[in-house]
Amino acid sequence: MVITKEQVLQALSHVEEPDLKKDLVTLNMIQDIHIDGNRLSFSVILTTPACPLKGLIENACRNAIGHFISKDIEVSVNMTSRVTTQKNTGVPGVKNIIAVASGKGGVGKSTVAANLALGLAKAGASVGLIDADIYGPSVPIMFGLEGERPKATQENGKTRIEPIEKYGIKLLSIGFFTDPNQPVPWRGPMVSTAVKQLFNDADWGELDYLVVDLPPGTGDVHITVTQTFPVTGAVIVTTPQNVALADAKKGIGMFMMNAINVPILGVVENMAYFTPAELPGNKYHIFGRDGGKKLAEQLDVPFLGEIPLVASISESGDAGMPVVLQENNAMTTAFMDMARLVAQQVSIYNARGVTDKNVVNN
Ligand SMILES: Nc1ncnc2c1ncn2[C@@H]1O[C@H](COP(=O)(O)OP(=O)(O)OP(=O)(O)O)[C@@H](O)[C@H]1O
Repeated sequence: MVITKEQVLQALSHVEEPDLKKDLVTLNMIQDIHIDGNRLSFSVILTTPACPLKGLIENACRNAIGHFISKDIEVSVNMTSRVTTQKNTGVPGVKNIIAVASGKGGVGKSTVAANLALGLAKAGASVGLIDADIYGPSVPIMFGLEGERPKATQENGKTRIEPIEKYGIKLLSIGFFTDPNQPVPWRGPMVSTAVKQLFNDADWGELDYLVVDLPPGTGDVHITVTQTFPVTGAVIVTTPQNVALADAKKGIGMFMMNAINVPILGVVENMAYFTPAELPGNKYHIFGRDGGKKLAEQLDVPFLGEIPLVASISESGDAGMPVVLQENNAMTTAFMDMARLVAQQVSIYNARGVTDKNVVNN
């Protein structure tokens, strides 16, 4: 049987990218078609290596070849990716900036930011993490980097900071530059300068995603980051209690303000329920049920998943090795699923082009 490239493209034009709602050929996602007798290989270029629909798209491609050409073809599909970008992030080489924010302190924003960054890297993306939490930088502890100082060099009278590399991602924390025993009385202009330096003076290289852990609430750092760097979108972390939800709503409201206008990629519900290690099947909704999910519904933003309250999440953070780095663990799965949903929302937003709509919905 002789098959042609045209037949292959014709068959694959029946496969729709479920998020982007167009077929793979129109989206220019099919490349490197090779035909050798009844053996066919091609690449599918996804918009993120963390694509949650990877398996589904591959199956749909195989089915389309079988259905529209022949079942006797030996098909080899190379699922690969090129992360998309939509706007100039203001940081050379960085394709997307993802801000992680929360209304209240202590809801697990830094835990989510660290596991999100590592989850995206685990999926194959190149990732950086900025800890801009001036009130309580957590990255040095969560990555076992207390007391570290990033290297800084002078280049043509300008300071260049080398982010620290750990677990496959690049890191900078405001905590690397302050004494943990001496609280810094930050004032507006100082905050602004220090935070901008983390973005501008560092050698980030080529990054698919730069995750930014913001301080809790709404303040100077939020204004500086969103006004200086076109942030791709914000992930809002909340716990299910009403007090936390009310504050999360305020946080979301700030990103939606006209002057700020950062798309909300979605809401993560952390500490959604308690699961004891000895009874992994039991769920105790000690802070209420589905608060984050309902908030997402109310505000018409995507829900990015629930993370249980489990001792191992806290222990691994304190031990300098975030839980997503472990294998075969329910917490790893929860954080990986969340990372994939965040990447998916970034891709959807990027595919939409510039829009003045804040909310990225399916
Ligand atoms: N799902 C979870 N299960 C168990 N412990 C958690 C979970 N999420 C966070 N923690 C723990 O709760 C504490 C607060 O978390 P974290 O520092 O991430 O919160 P935060 O919102 O960033 O706080 P901050 O107000 O300092 O910005 C940490 O000790 C962390 O290990």
